[in-house]
Amino acid sequence: MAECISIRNFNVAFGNTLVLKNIHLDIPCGQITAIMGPSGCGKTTLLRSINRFLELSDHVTIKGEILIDGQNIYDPQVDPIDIRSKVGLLAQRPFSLPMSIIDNVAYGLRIHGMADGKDLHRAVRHYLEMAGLWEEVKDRLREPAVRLSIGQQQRLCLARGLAVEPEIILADEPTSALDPISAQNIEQRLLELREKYTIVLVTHTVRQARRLADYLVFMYLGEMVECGEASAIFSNPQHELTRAYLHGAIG
Ligand SMILES: Nc1ncnc2c1ncn2[C@@H]1O[C@H](COP(=O)(O)OP(=O)(O)OP(=O)(O)O)[C@@H](O)[C@H]1O
Repeated sequence: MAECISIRNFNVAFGNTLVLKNIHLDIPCGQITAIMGPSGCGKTTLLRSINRFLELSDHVTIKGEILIDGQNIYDPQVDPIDIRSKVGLLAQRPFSLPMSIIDNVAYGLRIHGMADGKDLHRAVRHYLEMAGLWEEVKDRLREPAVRLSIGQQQRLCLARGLAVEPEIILADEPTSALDPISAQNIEQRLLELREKYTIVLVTHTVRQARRLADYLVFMYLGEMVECGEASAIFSNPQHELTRAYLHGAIG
């Protein structure tokens, strides 16, 4: 297994409360890794550690290393802005910028120095197609993004994130605010994107993990209990806590 993200002796505390305890984990490249576990076990905290969003929280103490392509992203010389352009985040709820549909996607392209014109328009179309939204918005690109449905806005956020050309996509329960059809649409996009990206998905639903995950991480009370090939864990979990969670006995 070629690991893309290596987490070593990783601890996080909010104030005096330790919420991630000595996490040691390798996340494989070019696959979907699902992080599962009961509410409050630290899934989002772990996810937000991977793009250094976590340090924006108050009273947080972070110890340990996260290596991406062999580089410790917590090295003092590393600029968090660089990490955040390499590691995109798809949040629970879509956050459309208060501008047009086209400008939402062009935003990142312009930051990267692309001038307005045909190339920019072509690139916007490309990322909207990757996010499965182009056909629905191609005739209304200049309309405010907020007029789109929540499901469409989530795909717009995906397109905006892809436009920055990340290597890794973090998805924090990206379908939890969506209707079933929109949720299915996002799941389909993630399955298509894993060809090209490493995807780390936090999910509450075992069924979603079954549909999407190649690799599985099970957490409990801030600890990483079990990780491995999803098919192996689903058919034969090694730890009693994982088994209980998969059977709905804890949750
Ligand atoms: N900014 C914060 N300040 C203080 N405590 C926090 C903060 N963020 C998270 N926590 C605490 O850290 C623990 C882990 O939270 P986290 O959101 O990572 O869990 P989770 O597994 O993602 O939960 P859920 O499935 O409910 O979203 C919880 O006890 C939570 O209350």
